[in-house]
Amino acid sequence: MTALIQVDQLEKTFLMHQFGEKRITGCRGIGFTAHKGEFLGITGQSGSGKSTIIKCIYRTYLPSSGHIRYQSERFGLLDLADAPDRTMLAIRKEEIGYVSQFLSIMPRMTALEFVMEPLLDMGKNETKARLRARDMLAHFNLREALWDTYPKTFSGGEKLRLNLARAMARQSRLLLLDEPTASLDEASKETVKERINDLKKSGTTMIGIFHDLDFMESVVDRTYKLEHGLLEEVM
Ligand SMILES: Nc1ncnc2c1ncn2[C@@H]1O[C@H](COP(=O)(O)OP(=O)(O)OP(=O)(O)O)[C@@H](O)[C@H]1O
Repeated sequence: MTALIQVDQLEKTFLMHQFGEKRITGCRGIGFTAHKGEFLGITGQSGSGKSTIIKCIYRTYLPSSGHIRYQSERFGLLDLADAPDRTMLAIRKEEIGYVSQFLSIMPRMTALEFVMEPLLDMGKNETKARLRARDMLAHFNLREALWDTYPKTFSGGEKLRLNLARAMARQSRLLLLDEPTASLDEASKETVKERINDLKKSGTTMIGIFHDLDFMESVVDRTYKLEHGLLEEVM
């Protein structure tokens, strides 16, 4: 199998300037490989560094040391730990998707426009992007009355389902999921599972963080546990 992403000795230390240069370890010594079409699940105690790993891959955080070797379609083999910002922006638009538990959204953008945006970015025309976005909003059971409103006032679960619809509307090469079922009911979890299975079939590699172990076990191929700062594969 081809490795799509290989993480090696990844470390992130936060330097707290406002607290006398205090250093907080986000994660350290992290290593794993994900192959094309594989889904890796990461579990572990709260505060153990799971989100930090995902955010280093997406480059929300700049890693302090280590490597994140990623086989890009457009750029070839890249180290995401030190790729130029411009390359990272292109990679985020074209290849790597990210779903967080929290919605960060442009003001004055409707739910429909929010889901259409990445589709337009990847070159779909307006009509196709709109149709696809409507399909995804319906798939994630977002009430049609909400589609043309601003998501600021959506409930927690609606915001998460909107995030999922946006990230899962296009076929990313790599999809990062930070607690994708955190505030969802059982029916909504089923719709997430269906879309995960579609993406798997079409070759998307996924890395997901979960507290919901039953859901995780129903979708992932391999599981890692982050404990006492060490990431170990659970056999
Ligand atoms: N931007 C930041 N600045 C300073 N410290 C941070 C920052 N982000 C994370 N940390 C710290 O890094 C550690 C790991 O945080 P992280 O969010 O990765 O944990 P987690 O395992 O995802 O937790 P949870 O399961 O509660 O979401 C924590 O101690 C946290 O306080």
